[in-house]
This record gives sequence, structure tokens and C-alpha cells, in this order.
Amino acid sequence: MIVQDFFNQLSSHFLAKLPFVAFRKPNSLEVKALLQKDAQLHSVIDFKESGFVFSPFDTNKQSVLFPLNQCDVISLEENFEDLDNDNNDTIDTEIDQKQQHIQLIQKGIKSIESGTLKKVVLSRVQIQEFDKDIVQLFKNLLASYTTAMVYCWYHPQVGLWLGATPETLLQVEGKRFKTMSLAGTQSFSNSAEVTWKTKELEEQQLVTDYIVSNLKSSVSSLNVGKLETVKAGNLLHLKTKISGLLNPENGLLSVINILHPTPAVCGLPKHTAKEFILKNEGYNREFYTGFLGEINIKQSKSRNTNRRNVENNAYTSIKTTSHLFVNLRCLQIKNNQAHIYVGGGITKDSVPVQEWEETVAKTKTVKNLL
Ligand SMILES: C=C(O[C@H]1C=CC=C(C(=O)O)[C@@H]1O)C(=O)O
Repeated sequence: MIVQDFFNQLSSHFLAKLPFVAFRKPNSLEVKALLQKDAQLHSVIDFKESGFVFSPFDTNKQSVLFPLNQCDVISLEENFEDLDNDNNDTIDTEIDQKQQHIQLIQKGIKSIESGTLKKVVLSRVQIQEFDKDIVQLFKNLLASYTTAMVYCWYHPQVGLWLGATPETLLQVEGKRFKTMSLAGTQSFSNSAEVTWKTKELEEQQLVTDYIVSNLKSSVSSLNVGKLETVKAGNLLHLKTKISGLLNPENGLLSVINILHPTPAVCGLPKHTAKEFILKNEGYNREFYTGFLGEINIKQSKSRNTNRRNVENNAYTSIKTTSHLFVNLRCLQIKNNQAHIYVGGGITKDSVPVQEWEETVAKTKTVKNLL
């Protein structure tokens, strides 16, 4: 498909107030869009549906589905130029927000010191004027973040969200699954030498341990990779890849229930942290730190694509795949304003002002493109 046609279709769908999602998975050239044919709001019932899911942080609330059989699917292969948007290095001067967020972090630390809470991820929303073209903003995200899941999601009854997230929640192909423990943040300073402090190493280890111990009884051949440093925009994170085979009795829903929300976006113990967040953050996260992506998509896989082995091409198999991402580094556009959502993991060793600065650095992922 021609680039201009693809984006024109997104624009007309948006103008017609019809639901759509356009996205590009990490390190891929394919930008795909599901254009729902009518404006109906579909909910996910049991994660056995096929289509694109958009789920909130609070799973007591509704997860939205764009059912594959109700959508036109279009796609595009394009190498978007890396624009390197390091300009616009604005310093956040919202003093009220700063004091308020620091107080929230201090409350979190106090609660960790005096109770059962080990870690809590505390966040805020930063609002700024926005009156530009949505499709252009999506193109800028595509050009800037080639290793992230970049998306633009719209439903007239729910809202308009865009983001460039570095975090996979769950990838399933047949019985094979992959997930990751992603936590700990520092700014990227162009140096090959990266050192991590104990606070970040421990914060990320808590996430890895949680995922591994909770998945153990539902999977086999569990493999925990080496600790890596990964770059996401202007930030670095610690990451551990985790993979294995799902036990036959475990469907997508049961694994999502184990993983979401992970201590990378909620905390530990999960329920105490979630309660603390819902009671103290003072705003509604909505879909920030929820998850999004395709579920139960049938894909044909050729076992051998070597042309000399033509007879092997007969062994093409159909696999069901799902790929869900945690909704981070995202924003919502409402009434000509951009609502940018950012947070960070708080532990007993957190320094409130540094945690504030981390959230400021995280806003830049999307703020620099507005
Ligand atoms: C909650 C966010 O990031 C999570 C993912 C990576 C690193 C994080 C951290 O260092 O705190 C967070 O756990 C966010 O970006 O809003």
C-alpha cells in the first residue's frame, strides 16, 4: 500500500469517528491498522476472541476489543527515517506538580518502611496544550522509536491514545511464551559504560522474582535470561527475558491474570500496592499501565523457507499468536490537550527528588514530539 493512502485512511476513519488502531511492533517495518467498520464498543469476554485488545490498569474495568472479523486490515512496509528528536529539551517547571508528586513518593516510602509493602509504582499525569494533527504525531513516533511498540488507538466512546512502549507483557506462539522483567531507569548519556546502583538492581530483581515464582506452576521449560541494559528513547532500563512453554490447561487469560499488573507498573505485594495506588495517586490511570495488542491471530508458518528445499514448504503450519505490550510512554488526547502519563518504581532506597526527575525524563519520550 502507498504510504499516503495508508495515513489518509487513518485520517478519514478518525474524522468519521470510527474506531481504529494503527501500530508497528518493535524492530519491524510493517505498520498495520485495524479499521473497525462501525462505532460499536466491544468488550473482551474471555481472551479467546481474535482481534486487538486495549485493557486498563484496573482489570475490574472493561477491556476493549476490536474484533478481527469486524475490521478491515490494512498494512504498509516503510522504513521511517530516524528523526532523532533530542531537541526541545524543556525543563519541567510545574512546581505544584513537583511538590505534589514528591509528597506522594514520600508517603509511599513511609508505607514501605512501616508495613508489608516492598515496592510501589507511583505515577502522575502531565497536561499540556495540543492542537496538532494526530496522524502527524503518530508518524513522528514511528520515525523516532524503531525499537518500541508504537501505536495510535481510537474509539469515539473511549478516547484517543498514542504511545511508544518498550515493554512486552506477553508474547505467545502456539504453546511457547515470552515475557520480560523491565524496570530500573537512568538517562542515556551516550556512553558504552553503564553502571547501575543497588536500588535499581534490586527494584528490577523484585520484578523478575515475582514473574518467575508466579509463572512456575503454570508453565514448563522456564528459562530466565541474562540481565541486560536496554535503550528506550533517551532512557536505559534493566531487562531480563523470560520464556517457556504454557501448560495445556492454561489459556491466555490465566497467564494475563498472573502477570498483569506486574511489579514493574504496580508493586509488591500486588494487592497492597494496587490498593495504595488507587487510594493515593489522586487521578485515574485509565489505560496507562494497562496493556494492548493483538490476540489469537492465526499465522501460517513455513518450517523451511530455503528455496532449494521446495518439498519442505509443504510443511506449512498454522500457529495462533498473541503479542501484548504494557501501555507505557503514552499519552491521551482530550479536548485539545495532551495528557502524558509517567511513573516509577518506589522502594525503601528511593530518593524522592530523583524519582521526580525520572518521571520528568520519561515525559520526554512523547513530549518532545508534541
Ligand atoms: C511505570 C513506568 O515505567 C516502568 C518500566 C520501566 C522502568 C520503570 C522504573 O524504573 O521505575 C517502571 O517500572 C513508566 O514509564 O511510566
